[in-house]
This record gives sequence, C-alpha cells and structure tokens, in this order.
Amino acid sequence: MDIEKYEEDVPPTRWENIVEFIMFRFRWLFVVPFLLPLSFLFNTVFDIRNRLIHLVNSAPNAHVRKVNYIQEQLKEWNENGRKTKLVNARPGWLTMSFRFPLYKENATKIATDKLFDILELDVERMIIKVEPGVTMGQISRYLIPRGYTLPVLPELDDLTIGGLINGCGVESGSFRHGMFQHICEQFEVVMSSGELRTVGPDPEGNSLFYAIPWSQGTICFLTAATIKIIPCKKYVKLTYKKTSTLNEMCQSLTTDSDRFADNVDFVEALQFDKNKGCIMLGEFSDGPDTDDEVINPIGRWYKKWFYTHVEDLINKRQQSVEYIPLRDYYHRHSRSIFWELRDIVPFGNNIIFRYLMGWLCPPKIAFLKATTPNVLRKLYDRSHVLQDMLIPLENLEECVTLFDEEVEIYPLWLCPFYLKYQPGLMRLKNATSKMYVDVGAYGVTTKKGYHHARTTRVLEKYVISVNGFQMTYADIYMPKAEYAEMFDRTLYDWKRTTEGCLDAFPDIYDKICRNNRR
Ligand SMILES: Cc1cc2nc3c(=O)[nH]c(=O)nc-3n(C[C@H](O)[C@H](O)[C@H](O)COP(=O)(O)OP(=O)(O)OC[C@H]3O[C@@H](n4cnc5c(N)ncnc54)[C@H](O)[C@@H]3O)c2cc1C
Ligand SMILES: NC(=O)C1=CN([C@@H]2O[C@H](COP(=O)(O)OP(=O)(O)OC[C@H]3O[C@@H](n4cnc5c(N)ncnc54)[C@H](OP(=O)(O)O)[C@@H]3O)[C@@H](O)[C@H]2O)C=CC1
Ligand SMILES: CC(C)=CCC[C@@H](C)[C@H]1CC[C@@]2(C)C3=C(CC[C@]12C)[C@@]1(C)CC[C@H](O)C(C)(C)[C@@H]1CC3
Repeated sequence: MDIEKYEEDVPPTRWENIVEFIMFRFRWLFVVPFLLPLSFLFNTVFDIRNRLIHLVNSAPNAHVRKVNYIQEQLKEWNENGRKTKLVNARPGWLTMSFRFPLYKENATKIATDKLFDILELDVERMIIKVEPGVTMGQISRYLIPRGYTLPVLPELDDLTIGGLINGCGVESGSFRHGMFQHICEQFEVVMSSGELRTVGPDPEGNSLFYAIPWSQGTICFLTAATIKIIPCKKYVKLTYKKTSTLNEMCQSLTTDSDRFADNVDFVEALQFDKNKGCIMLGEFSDGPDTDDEVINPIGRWYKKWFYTHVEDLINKRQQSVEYIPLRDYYHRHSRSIFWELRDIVPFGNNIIFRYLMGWLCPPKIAFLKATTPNVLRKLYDRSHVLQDMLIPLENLEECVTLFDEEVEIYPLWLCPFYLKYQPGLMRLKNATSKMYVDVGAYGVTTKKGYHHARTTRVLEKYVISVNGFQMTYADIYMPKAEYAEMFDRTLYDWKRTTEGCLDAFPDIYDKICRNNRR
C-alpha cells in the first residue's frame, strides 16, 4: 500500500471548506423530509413481503432455483474461459461500510444478493438455516416471538448473514459465544467450478469450513448458513455500572467478562471520556420481580438515544438496573446508528423531534450512503474515524490510551469476545483461546495532528504488535505483508490453491485495501 499518495492530500480551499460546512450542517434538510419517509416505506414493504413468504413457506423451493441460477452463471463463466474475477452482485451502496468497492467494476457479478429468505427453523436440533442476504433485523423479528434467538446477534438491523460470515461479526453475547463465525454449524457454498457443497467442522468434513470466515467471498459463494439458536426470554435485565477511571474500567470489564457466570448473558461497555465509562451486564429475564423495578422499552420512537440514556444514568447513579424488551436491547444502537446520527440529524435526540418524527427513524444506512455527496465524502475522508480494533482484553488500557492520544473520539465502544483457537484467518498465534475486546471508534475527530492514513497506520502497527486484528469493513492502510502478519493466511492460501480460487476470485487483500475502495 502506497501511503505516500495519501500523505500528499491537497488541503481544501476556503471555498471548499464553506461548501463542506454547509453540506455537513444542513444534510438533515434532505434526510428528514426525503430519506426518513423512504426508509420507513421500504422497511414496511419488505417486512410485509417477508411475512407473506413465511406464511406460504415458498422460500425453500425458491432457494433451489436461486442456487441453480448461481451455478448456471458459474457454468457460463467457466465455458467462457474463466477470464474475469468473480464477486458478489450486492451493490456497494447497500453494504455496511463507508466505502464503495472498486474491485467489482470489471468483475463478473454472481447473484448471491437474490438470496434473502429464512429457510428452516429446527427447534429439535436448535438451528436455523438462512440465506446469506437475511438481515439481523429480519432474524430478530422472526426468532424472538417464537422464543429463540441467535447467541450472537449484531445490533445494526441491516447487517447480513453473508457479510457477518465472510467478513466478521461481534456483539455483547460474544464474551460467551465468540464471534459470529463461532455460532455457525454449516455452510452451503458454491465453488467457482459450480459445484455445490455443504461444509461443517465435523471430522469427515473439510477444513474449508474454517477458511471461509473473514475471507470476503474470495474462496466460494455462500448460499446458506446453518446457525445455532438458543432459547430466550422476553426481557434483558440490564445492570449499568459506572466506572470512574480507565483502570477501573479495564479491571472490572476483565472480571465481568466471565463466560461461565450463570447470571450474565451480555457484556458491553461504553467509555465516555478518558476516565468515565459504563459497563452493562445483561441477563435474560421474564420481567421485573417487584413493582418498583423499571421496564424501559428503549426501542420506542420517543425514547432517548441509547448511548445518551446510558450517560444520563451514570451521571445520576453509580449503579442502576432496568428491564429492556429483548428486541429493543439487541437493536439498541440502531436508532442512533451508534452515535453517527448526531452529525447527520443534530436535533434527532430532541424530545419534540422524537415524539413527532422519531417513528420514522433511523434513516436506512444504504439510502444515506447512496446519497452522500462527494463534497461530504471528502470531509469524512479527512476527519471521520471508523475503526474497530480487536485486541486482547489484557491490553485494553494501553489501547484506549492510544486511541485517546490519536483520535479522541467518544463514546468508545468496548465489546469483549471470546476468541477460540481455530484454524483460519483469525488463528491465534500464542494462545489456545483468549478473551479479546473490540474497541470501536466512530465519529468526527478534531484531534490536532490527525491524518487518516498516518494515524490509521499508527493504530494498525499497535494492533499487530499485540496480536490483534482490524475489522475489514474499515479503511485499511497496512501493506500486504503486514496484513499477512495480522491474519494467518496459511489455511486460506492452501484452500485457494487446492480449490481453484486463484484465477477465480481476487486476493483478499485486494478487496480490503484502501486503494481498491472509493
Ligand atoms: C493450514 C494448512 C496448510 C497446509 N499447507 C500445505 C502445504 O504447504 N503443502 C501440502 O502439501 N499440504 C498442505 N496442507 C494440506 C494438508 O496437509 C492436507 O493434505 C489437506 O488438508 C488435505 O486436503 P483436503 O481438502 O482433501 O482435506 P481437508 O479438507 O483439508 O481435510 C482433511 C482432514 O483434516 C482435518 N483438518 C484439516 N485441516 C485441519 C486443521 N488445520 N486443524 C485440524 N484438522 C484439520 C479435516 O477436518 C479432515 O478431517 C495444508 C493444510 C492446512 C490446514
Ligand atoms: N457488530 C458487528 O459485528 C458489525 C460488523 N460490521 C461489518 O459489516 C460487514 C457486514 O456488512 P454487510 O453489508 O452485511 O456485508 P457486505 O456486503 O459488506 O459483505 C462483506 C464481505 O462479505 C462478502 N460476502 C457477502 N455475502 C457473501 C456471500 N453470500 N458469499 C460470499 N461472500 C459474501 C462480500 O463480498 P463482495 O466484496 O464480493 O461483495 C464482502 O467482501 C462485515 O464486514 C462486518 O464486519 C459492521 C457493523 C457492525
Ligand atoms: C463492530 C461494529 C459495532 C461496527 C459498527 C460500525 C458502524 C458504526 C458503521 C458501519 C457502516 C458505517 C460505516 C456507515 C456510517 C457510519 C458508521 C457505520 C454505521 C455512515 C452512516 C456515516 C455517514 C456517511 O455519509 C455514510 C452514510 C456514507 C455512512 C454509511 C456507513
């Protein structure tokens, strides 16, 4: 990666600064009257469509047809001499990342994006089989009323199964169950030859199963995934614990991330400044035992944005307990898109706005992305940070200190997860299994000396030095050799060689590096 190219970024002229400022401040003039109703309409229509599909149970038959179509596309590509690289047809504006893929421009697009239905729920085997385009919002809406949930259910409604498996996924259930890939039992995939395979971790199975997570669709096309489910209850009893120093946060989070604890099912923390933070411990619950305990349906349209609610609570009390409806809990960061919506609709958390227009929120991320003007993209390029660094929990204090020195964006998202020793890109170098933590920084920085490429390189180098990993939806500036230091490519490269992927798919690095994303 040639970071010199970014070193030379031309600073904006005064005129550009003014236009950027206006676009940034007044983006809501477009978002509120147009995107909000459009998002609401889209979600309603798609929800009705999904309910009808479940009612007539047409998804399994359609699945066979859709997979056949993918195989036909691949047959044709093989007959034409395998001349181009293969990618998924899902358009760039739909994906949950800031960037648009450039590598798709001259590639052959395979129609995995037509696969967006739930195929089977088997409560005997405690599994759900789903197509890769199924979203987290769809799954939680389907499973929770039936008394089940995914052990790890990432919070943004529009994240897809295909993206969370071929990329990665982490959530507050991860401290016990691991990452999204660790709750998967089987993958149905189509190889570049057109062959349909089902792979799992069983001894007769194939190490291909371990090569797929994080591979960004550069080994095969995922057409269905079988995923573990667990029983759930109606509420999450959430305990909010204030921490007053960074050291206290790190110590308590380490003690609280006990995967064998009986009464904790979710662990998440928010750091509000260098010192003040809040750890949230959740437990599945049937509801309050006494009348004076509070039920707080935080997902309702008139409720405060979740992260502001947390900060208000810890400003008042050292510790509080609330009962939150389960689906509201899972999607607690959706309504405010973590804390990104404060820049887009600055009055979005205002009580009057919430009561009048809150039911239309949030705007669909894909629609926001498709309509982001170029001027704003440039501004975001210069001062907007989006990084998730996955580091060992024992290194949390120095990592947060580094984030504070380099970007100083708060809240910081802290999500512990259990990293199992397994073959694959995320193979641990020096441990059998270990507790890790996702440190997520999202927002605009005003830190002096911040430079998107140089600062990211500082963070990347640190993450490699502690055997950490960088989430691949974010901007990655490290060179290919460093990527191979961070991720273990042995199984990946071996599978690509033996499964005929080298001429069929781009190399993973060419999909994730900043140069190949706009
Ligand atoms: C990381 C890695 C690097 C390799 N590098 C080379 C190489 O440089 N040269 C070479 O000739 N061969 C290499 N191999 C191939 C390996 O030694 C076998 O020959 C190969 O896996 C058999 O291929 P297969 O796809 O038919 O079977 P596989 O799908 O690989 O499975 C064979 C059996 O081994 C098990 N298995 C596979 N990988 C693992 C693993 N990592 N941990 C635990 N169980 C596993 C499977 O579950 C299955 O039971 C490598 C394999 C791996 C995993
Ligand atoms: N809590 C969390 O864990 C969060 C995670 N994220 C990140 O967002 C991303 C998910 O976003 P989403 O929009 O759902 O996914 P994307 O469309 O961004 O897909 C991510 C990668 O997976 C590949 N892929 C997707 N579907 C398939 C398939 N069926 N077969 C083979 N490869 C596939 C894509 O390949 P191609 O390039 O060919 O399209 C792409 O490289 C993940 O990378 C995740 O880490 C974001 C927010 C929260
Ligand atoms: C591991 C975890 C929890 C990751 C969370 C990542 C989210 C915060 C990211 C994923 C997609 C994301 C990059 C996005 C944006 C904000 C941060 C998001 C939501 C926004 C909405 C910021 C505003 C931009 O104009 C634009 C609309 C392009 C993007 C779209 C993607």
